[in-house]
Amino acid sequence: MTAYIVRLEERITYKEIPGIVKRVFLPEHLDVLSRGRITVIRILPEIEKFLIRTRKECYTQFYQRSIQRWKYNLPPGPFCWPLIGSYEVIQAKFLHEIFVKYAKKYGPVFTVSLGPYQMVVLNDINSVTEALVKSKADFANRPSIHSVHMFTEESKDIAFANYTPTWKLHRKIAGKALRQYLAGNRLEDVLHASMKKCLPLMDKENGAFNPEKYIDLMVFNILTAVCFGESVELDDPEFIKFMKLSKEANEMVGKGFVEDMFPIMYKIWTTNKYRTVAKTMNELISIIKRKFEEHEETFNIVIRKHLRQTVFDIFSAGIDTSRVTLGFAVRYMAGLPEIQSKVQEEIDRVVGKDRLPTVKDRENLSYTEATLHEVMRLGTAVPVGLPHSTICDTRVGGYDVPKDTMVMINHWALHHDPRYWKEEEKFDPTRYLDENGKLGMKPESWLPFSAGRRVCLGETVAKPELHLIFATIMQRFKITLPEGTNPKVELGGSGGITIPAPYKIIVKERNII
Ligand code: HEM
Repeated sequence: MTAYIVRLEERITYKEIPGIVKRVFLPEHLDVLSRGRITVIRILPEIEKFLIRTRKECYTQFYQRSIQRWKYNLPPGPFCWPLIGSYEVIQAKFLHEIFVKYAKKYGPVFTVSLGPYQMVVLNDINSVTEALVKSKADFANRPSIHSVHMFTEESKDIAFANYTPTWKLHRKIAGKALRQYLAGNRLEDVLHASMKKCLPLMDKENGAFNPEKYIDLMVFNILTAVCFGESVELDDPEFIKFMKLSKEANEMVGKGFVEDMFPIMYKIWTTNKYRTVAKTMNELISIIKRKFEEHEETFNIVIRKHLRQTVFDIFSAGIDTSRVTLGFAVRYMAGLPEIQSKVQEEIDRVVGKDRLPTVKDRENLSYTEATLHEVMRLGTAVPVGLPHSTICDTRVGGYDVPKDTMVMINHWALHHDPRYWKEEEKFDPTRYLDENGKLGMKPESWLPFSAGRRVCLGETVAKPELHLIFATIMQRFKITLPEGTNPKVELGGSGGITIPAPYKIIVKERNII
């Protein structure tokens, strides 16, 4: 089975080969031959092998799935092609949306495939609690995905490594380090220093602007302080480069790589998308590596790669989620003047106008905290969380889930489940308050940080960090939308992280501090 592309022209060079062919094949995989006026681009034998193997893989997967369906009582789900999976899932801009559609048809626990990955998706709090909490560690592994393995230096990180004794120790040490960091006033000091630099710059903006770069800096400075005890300025070239690369990588990673559907491609050829992301990830890791080497003497406890990846985890998992949540917070407040005023009234009453909010104020700023909870619900930053994988044959929602099945948690579905949220699309901070206006029990179906063995490691940092930044911005500025802007918040981004669609705000100083 030899694949040929024939052109009725003179002999051509690699440069002249049509873009579509080059996007898929590297020069070394193409044999350009000339036969008089006919140029033949012959794909080399490795590719032929790949095509044959793909066909075999298709049959194997078809039989394996048939046997699984016969052996186990798997959750129902839509029709999925072998190797390709559900075409609708591949096409979907947001996975959480198509998952909600399937949940309506097949129930809160369903099976769907994306490429070769057959996954079980959990869409309500009962199934999520059963899997993540009641089933102990059954769902605590991570699926083995080749690209993730490469980008995490062979799974030396926390977020994507399997649930092993080494991982448990790694997570314990990192968790302890974060808790120790938070024990003093350091978070507050770093944040206040960073806010004092950012707020006057925001104030100087003329007219409508996008506050993204200021939010990025506030969040970045907290994490550089946690990891390296230092902070940077808005024009720091490394900060600018890191944020640019990180956003590019997020945007491109989207729903993953075709190479992960056909891992043999890694041996034969890789797509442009994969090569570009690999380059971006290498650049990101080298920034961390350089910073890490500068501070190496302070990090001599565990293996180097583990530490480097821990720092990378903190930056990648911590920055995007926090900056996106704060972006949503600012965008929601700009479109909801009444709620903004209530937040400001509370801050003025509890903190006053002569000092910046502190971590201690948080317990007395219930409405402000409830507003952030509502931002995290409606603008769920990580709508389908991180993929889990089963350690053993197990069960959820009355169905079997075989060992090594990928399991996704649809946090978005939990946060919009009409059985738990009255008028689920309405922004209403009072959902979280008791009759005395104090923060009550956490609503059952509110789970932005997930739960169980793989619960977000940074929850203890994220909560006070988001609170301090949000309260400080609200204390200082009245935020509005430029005239004519629709107050409704639209979703942007793709793949794993949702962001508010591009927006601009106008800030007006509230004449305090
Ligand atoms: C608004 C802020 C944040 C949100 C909404 C959030 C959400 C999440 C979610 C949904 C997961 C997946 C949990 C699972 O697998 O079930 C996760 C994992 C994780 N997060 Fe966060 N996160 C936030 C901030 C942070 C911060 C600030 C850090 C670091 C300081 C961080 C570090 C991590 C790590 C290391 C993991 C992997 C945990 C593991 O696999 O055991 N996150 N986060």
